[in-house]
Amino acid sequence: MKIKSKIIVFSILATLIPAVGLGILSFQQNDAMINENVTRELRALANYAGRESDLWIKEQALVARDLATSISTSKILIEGLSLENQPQKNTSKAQQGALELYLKSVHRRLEDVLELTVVDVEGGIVASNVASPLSVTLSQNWPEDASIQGDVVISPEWNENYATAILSVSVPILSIDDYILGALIVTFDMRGIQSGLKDKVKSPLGEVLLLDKAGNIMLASDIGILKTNESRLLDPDVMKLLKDNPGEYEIFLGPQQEKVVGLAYESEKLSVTIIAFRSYESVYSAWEQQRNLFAGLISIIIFLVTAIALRMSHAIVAPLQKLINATEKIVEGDLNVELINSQRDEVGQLTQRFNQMTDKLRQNQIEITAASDAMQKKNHLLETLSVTDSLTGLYNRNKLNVIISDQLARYERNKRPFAVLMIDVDHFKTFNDNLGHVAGDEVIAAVAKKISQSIRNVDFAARYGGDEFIIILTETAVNEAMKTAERIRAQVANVHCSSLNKTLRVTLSIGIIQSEPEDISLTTLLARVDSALYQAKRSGRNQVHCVAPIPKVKQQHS
Ligand SMILES: Nc1nc2c(ncn2[C@@H]2O[C@H](COP(=O)(O)OP(=O)(O)OP(=O)(O)O)[C@@H](O)[C@H]2O)c(=O)[nH]1
Repeated sequence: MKIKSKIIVFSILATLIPAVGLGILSFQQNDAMINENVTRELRALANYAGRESDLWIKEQALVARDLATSISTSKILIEGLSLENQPQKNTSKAQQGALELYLKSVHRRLEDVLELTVVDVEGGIVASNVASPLSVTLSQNWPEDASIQGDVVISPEWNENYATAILSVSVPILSIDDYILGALIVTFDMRGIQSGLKDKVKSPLGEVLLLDKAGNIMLASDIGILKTNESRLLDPDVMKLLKDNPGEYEIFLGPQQEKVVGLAYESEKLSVTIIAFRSYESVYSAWEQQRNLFAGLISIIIFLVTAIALRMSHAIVAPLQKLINATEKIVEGDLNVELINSQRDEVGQLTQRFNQMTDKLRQNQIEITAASDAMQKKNHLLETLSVTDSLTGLYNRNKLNVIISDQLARYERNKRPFAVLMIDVDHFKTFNDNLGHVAGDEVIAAVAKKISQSIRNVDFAARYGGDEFIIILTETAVNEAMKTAERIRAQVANVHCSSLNKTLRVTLSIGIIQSEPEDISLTTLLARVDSALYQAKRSGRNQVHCVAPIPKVKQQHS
C-alpha cells in the first residue's frame, strides 16, 4: 500500500470509528429514551380513555336506573309484566300495544338511547320501542345478579344495523313489594363517548381505539379512522401481539395501514380493548432527522478529513516522487537535476541535501571528466611518441616494421604491389665532422621534412636509423616510385641550415624496389631494398637505383 493510501485510510478510520461509535451509543440512548417517553404518553392516553369510558358507562347506568325507576311506576308496565309472569302468559295485544306506545313516548325524550326493551323474568321480550329489538341475552341467573348489584351492563359491541357501537344496560323492574317483575334493557349509542376518548388540549399526542371482544373497532378518537376503515377489524396478529404484551410498546400496522407505535389495555370488566397509538413517523421523525443530520455531518467530516489527508499526503508524497524521479535520472547518468524546494519541513531538508549531493556529484564528474581528458591526451601523446622519431617527426623503426607487415598482408590479399624507397644522405659524416652534430641534426630534420612534403597522405615515411629513411608508397609500382624519388632528390638539393644560417648542398642515394610475391617477410623485403641502395652508393651516389619488377612467367600452352 502506498504512503498516500495509508495516510488517507488512517485519517478516515481515525475519524470514522470514534464518530460512528459515539453516534451509535447516542442513538441507542435516544431510542431508549424515546421508547420510554412514548410508552408513558401512550399509557396516559389509554388510561384517560379507559377512565372516561368507565365514567360514561356509569352515567348511562344511572340513566338506565332512573328510567327503570320512573317506568316501574307506570301502571301499564306493571300490569303487562304481571300478566306476563303468570303461567298462562296471556298478555293481550292491546296491553302490549299500549306498553310499546308508552316505551316509544319515553324513548323520544332520550338522545343517546337506541332501544328500550322490557323483558320478563325469563328474559322473554314483552315490549320494545322498536319493531325488532336486539336479542339481548341475559345470564340465566340474572334476577339474582340484579337483586345483588342492581343494573347489569352487557358487553359493548359493534352493531351493523345501527352502524354504531352499542352498550346495553339491564335494570330490574320491581313491584311495589320489591319483587322482580322483569327488566328494562336500555341500549345506548356509544358515540357519546367519542369526544371523551381524548382530551384535545391535555392529552398527549396520539389516537385511541376502542375494540369489542371480536376485535371490531367500535370507537376511535379520530373519526376519520372509522370512515376509512371499512372492515373495522384490526389485524388478528396485531391484536394478539398487543394483547400478549399489555401496556408494552409495540410497532405495528395501524388501522389505516400506516406504521404506528402503540400499546393496548384490556378492560376485563367490560371486555373492551383500548389501543393507544401514534404514527411511527411522528415519533421517530425528529430522531430520523437527527440521524440523517448526523450521517450528513459524518459525510462532510469524512470529506474534509479525506481532502486534508490528500493534501497532507500530497505534500509528502509529491516531493518524494520528485526525489525518486531525480534519483532514477542520476542512476541513468544524468546529473543535470535540480529540485525546487519550497518546503521548510523534513521533506524540504531532504530535498536541500539532495540538491547539495547532486551539486557535489556534478563537480566530481567535471573533475573526473577533466582528468580523463588529460589522461587521454597523455595516452595519445605517449602513443604518438612510441611510434614517432623525436628528431624528424617521422615514424620510428618499430612503427615501420608494423607498417611493412601490414602492407605485405594487403599485397598478399589484393596483389597490388607497393614500392619501398631506402634513402641515405651521401657523406653525411662530413656534415657532422665539418659543421657539428647540431648542423648534422638539422640536415637530417630538413631531409625528413622534404620527404614528408613529397609523399601522399596514403604513403608512409620513417627514419630507419642515422641518416637513413624508408618510404612506403602504397599501391605504387617502381616506375611511379622513381618519380617520387627524383622529386625528393631535387627538393634536398639546397637545405637551409638555420643554426649556421647558410644553405647546404645535400645529395641522396636512393634504392627502390616493389613488393614481389617472393617477399614473404619484412626481412626479405628490407634486404632487397638495402641491396638496391647499396647499388646506388656503389654506382657513385647521388642517384636512384631501381630494381625492376620480376616479370611474370607466361604459362606454357601445349
Ligand atoms: N648528427 C648526427 N649524426 C649522426 C646521427 N646518427 C648517426 N650519425 C652519424 O652519421 C654518420 C653516418 O655515416 P655513414 O652513413 O656510415 O657514412 P657517410 O658518411 O654517410 O657516407 P656514405 O653513407 O658512404 O655516403 C656517422 O658518422 C654517425 O655518427 C644523428 O642522429 N645525428
